Amino acid sequence: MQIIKAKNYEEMSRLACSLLVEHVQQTESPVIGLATGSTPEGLYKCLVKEFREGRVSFRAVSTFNLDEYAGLSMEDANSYQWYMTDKLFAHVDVPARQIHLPDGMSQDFEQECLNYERQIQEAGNIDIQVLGLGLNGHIGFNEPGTSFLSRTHVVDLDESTREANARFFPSIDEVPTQAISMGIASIMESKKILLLVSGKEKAEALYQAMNSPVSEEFPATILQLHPEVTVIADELALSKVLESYGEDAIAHELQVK
Ligand SMILES: N[C@@H]1[C@@H](O)[C@H](O)[C@@H](COP(=O)(O)O)O[C@@H]1O
Repeated sequence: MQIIKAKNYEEMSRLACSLLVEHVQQTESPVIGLATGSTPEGLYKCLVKEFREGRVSFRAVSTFNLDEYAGLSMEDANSYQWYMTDKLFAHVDVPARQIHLPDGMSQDFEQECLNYERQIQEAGNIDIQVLGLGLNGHIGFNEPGTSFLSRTHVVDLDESTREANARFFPSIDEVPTQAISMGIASIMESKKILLLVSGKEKAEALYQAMNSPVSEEFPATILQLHPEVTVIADELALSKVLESYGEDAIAHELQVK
């Protein structure tokens, strides 16, 4: 696990952005896994800027998002489809046919999950999967207790996750109770993982992800077993790791462009 310390949220976003841009520039058919939530918003802003200023094209890129709420259509401003269109897809040149999110309005969730897995495999698997970190250690929407063998599946959202995401909805009652999420095994098949973490409130979760025994009770601990994980986190998110291990735990070689 390579850990890169960013000064703040903006630097975390720029570092993640330059890693992805470099990969897209150097790869014939890049396959990128994308996440939602507050954490990657700065990354998407930066990708849009890079595109507008002519430094990168997404024409050859395929994208797969981690998850989608069950029961929200793409016209719903709280769906992840909407989020992605609003934050990234509408502003860059990625072709619509190369964009993939689970369909939260599917009439047959089981089939939808199988199709999603098949599409990822047909694309040759994900080159770089962007991940955020839930306060309870969830990755995608894989809540504590999710099997490490899980593939794309329907999940019941934890109350704590619904509460954490309620800020995006008019009230907590409107936060869906279920979602479709790539499973832990699906995420672990990505060739590289880019975990982004920002803010003091994530410091404990990041510390646990990196140091607690690998356990389904804290899903992000599985990342300790992935051969190519880069964590880009800001100083606040790294505060507990730094307290325990000092600066030696941190890599410095990545420069912001
Ligand atoms: N399904 C998403 C995750 O993919 C995201 O990583 C996580 C953290 O969100 P945030 O970045 O807003 O803290 O919560 C949500 O529930």
